[in-house]
Amino acid sequence: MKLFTVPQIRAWDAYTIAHEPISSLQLMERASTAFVKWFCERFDDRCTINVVCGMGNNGGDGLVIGRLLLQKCYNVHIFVVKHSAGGSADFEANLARLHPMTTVHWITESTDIPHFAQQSLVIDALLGSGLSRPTQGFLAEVIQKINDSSATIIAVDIASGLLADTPNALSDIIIKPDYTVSFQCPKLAFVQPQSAEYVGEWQVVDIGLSAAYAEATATPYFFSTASFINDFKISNRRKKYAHKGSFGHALLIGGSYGKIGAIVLSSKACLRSGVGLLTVQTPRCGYDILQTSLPEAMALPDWHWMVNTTVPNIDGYSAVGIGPGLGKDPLTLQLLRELLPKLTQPTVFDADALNLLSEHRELLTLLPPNSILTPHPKEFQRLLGRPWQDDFDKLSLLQTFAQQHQVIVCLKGAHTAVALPNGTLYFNSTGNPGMATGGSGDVLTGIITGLLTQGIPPHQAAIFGVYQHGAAGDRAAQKCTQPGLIASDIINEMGW
Ligand SMILES: NC(=O)C1=CN([C@@H]2O[C@H](COP(=O)(O)OP(=O)(O)OC[C@H]3O[C@@H](n4cnc5c(N)ncnc54)[C@H](O)[C@@H]3O)[C@@H](O)[C@H]2O)[C@@H](O)CC1
Ligand SMILES: [K+]
Repeated sequence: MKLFTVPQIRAWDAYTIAHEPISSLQLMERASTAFVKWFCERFDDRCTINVVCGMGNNGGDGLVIGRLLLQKCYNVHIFVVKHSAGGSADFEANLARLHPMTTVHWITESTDIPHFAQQSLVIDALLGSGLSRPTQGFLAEVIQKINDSSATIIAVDIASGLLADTPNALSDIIIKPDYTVSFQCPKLAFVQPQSAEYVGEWQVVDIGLSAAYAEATATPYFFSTASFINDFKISNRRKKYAHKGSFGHALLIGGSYGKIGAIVLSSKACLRSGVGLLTVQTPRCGYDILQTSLPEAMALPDWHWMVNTTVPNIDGYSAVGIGPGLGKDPLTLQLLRELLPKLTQPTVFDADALNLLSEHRELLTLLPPNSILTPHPKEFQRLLGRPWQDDFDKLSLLQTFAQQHQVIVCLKGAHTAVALPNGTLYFNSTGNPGMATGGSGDVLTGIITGLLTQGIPPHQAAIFGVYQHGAAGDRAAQKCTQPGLIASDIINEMGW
């Protein structure tokens, strides 16, 4: 799914109205109907609902939502904050439609702001994607009062006060919703850690905007949903006469004294991703551990007891993964230095392989094109050699880094962002906070290396691997709960 900016969404809206038999008023009705459908599936008519509207089209949505819920016999109170002299045309039209049904409570000064009771629901339709300046005055007071209440808050399209495509100032006063129900496509802010408290649990509802516009309009941002991933047509079917040679031979390099578990986890995940053969190079101290815990893998013990030092002969391997548990010993650095120019197969760099690259930046120029780097934010910051100002700055640095080095970077975290060498960014839709546990990243390295080994092109291996890693984590969390989840559970739930 493509992610669009606010100006693009506005143009999408206008395109749909111009090319399809639908008016903007009908589109508002459709959007609000989709919201109400979502709402009624979760909340029954015993709750008290306060719909708090502004005077733009977001407020117009609020008025329609209020009307539709009244028609369904919900207990609805509608408030309008008078923040401008007149409302948008669709707001005014829907205000007129409401009049016979109920009384609208106008908020024109601070004393009009109601108390939002603990058990009640607040539907936030104050401001949407038309936000053009920070919220101030009694509009900001209303937001503050809603946030201070213990009511359940549901934002229509986007939390009032939240900027969709650019960072907010720290001082901005923004709704902190429990849920956001957004129209047609997620906003960029929804996948940024710094906006988390202004988004809550979010869901996109389809309002039938023109498919032709979405197809024809370019964007560097994508959201990897199940249907998007299915388009890669990565099959789990195996041909009847297939043999282990049909699925490639992976080489994983990692582990050091005290961190052999990391490479074992990677290796297990790599095998479960479907590779034909796997060879694992570890220091000698890892030999027994690996052979015992994973008899399916072949072991290539280093002469060194504690760390990896020997450059393996990489001929014959379909793909390489290096980093989990690797350590940063000077002899390991030497290994990396000698290995890099020899790599002709697709390679994943993770963990200490990335840290070594950060500390010896001249090595970055030796990365083969389309190499896959899987840093967490701290590792990425080390690779950059500088911090970022905010999440949007981080995204642009990520795009630039991938373009500059012609590599694929999977920046791990909630909604892991995969940056391609052409500057496009794919935000992942799967995964959960239970996966914030030691070893999760090692599993990802194993999965992506495994996919590369089977001949999946690097950009697909990265996006698909990240998606499947998260999906396995979601299945694991169902069984073990999020706090109870450990990295091995992700491996146990793998399969696509
Ligand atoms: N695809 C679409 O674009 C659709 C949009 N719809 C709704 O329309 C919304 C966008 O509507 P609008 O463009 O009218 O924008 P808003 O409803 O966000 O409001 C914009 C109005 O508020 C004023 N304003 C902006 N920031 C303010 C602030 N900080 N304090 C006080 N006033 C402020 C503006 O000057 C403008 O008059 C969407 O979020 C969505 O809810 C839906 O009705 C249907 C489809
Ligand atoms: K809103």
